[in-house]
Amino acid sequence: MHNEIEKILISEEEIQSKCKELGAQLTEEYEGRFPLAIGVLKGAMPFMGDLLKRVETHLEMDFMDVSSYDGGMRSTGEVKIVKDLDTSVEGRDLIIVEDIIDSGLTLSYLVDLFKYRKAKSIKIVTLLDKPEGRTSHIKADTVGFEVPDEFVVGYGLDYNEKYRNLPYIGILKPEVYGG
Ligand SMILES: O=P(O)(O)OC[C@H]1O[C@H](OP(=O)(O)OP(=O)(O)O)[C@H](O)[C@@H]1O
Ligand SMILES: Nc1nc2[nH]cnc2c(=O)[nH]1
Repeated sequence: MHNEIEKILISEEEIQSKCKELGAQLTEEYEGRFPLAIGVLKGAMPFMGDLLKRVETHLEMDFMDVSSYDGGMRSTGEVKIVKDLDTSVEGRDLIIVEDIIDSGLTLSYLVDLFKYRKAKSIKIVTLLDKPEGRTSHIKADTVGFEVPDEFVVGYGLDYNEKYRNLPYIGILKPEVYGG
């Protein structure tokens, strides 16, 4: 699988050290508040695990499965809820954990939904931000790394459901997706 990767953009070590840094920030900010951390599946799964291990205050976790890319490289423009939360967000301090903000469509949909459901506060933490991809007005409160306007895979991010289990973020060789 690794020989299908053209270039590593962010190494495993860089990701782990960022999780430690961001986990310490969340510990300080949410001490004594019992926030609800919401992982946006499937992509955020590795980041959610590594980040929240580094948070040293009580928190609750839940997951929402939403999809808009259908495994491909372009947003369909439509965000589908595949699995909703089990927990009510009303009156809660939310930490949305994402792997990437690209067009911003997924997060603007989720933020509107959680506001409508009367969350007390909403913080967006994303491992990756691709500002050049943005088509909707959404800004993360905390960003791990900025990435260029290229399709990235690894550490939760897929192409046709593959590569999510890579421990780093990289770019595929063009021949893998017929480019
Ligand atoms: O800012 P956007 O353009 O909306 O893109 C970001 C979203 O795209 C990916 O999810 P995807 O829909 O591919 O589902 P997945 O996480 O299950 O792969 C990623 O995990 C984000 O949730
Ligand atoms: N795998 C992957 N999924 C995405 N969803 C939005 N942007 C991207 C990207 O660059 N890579």
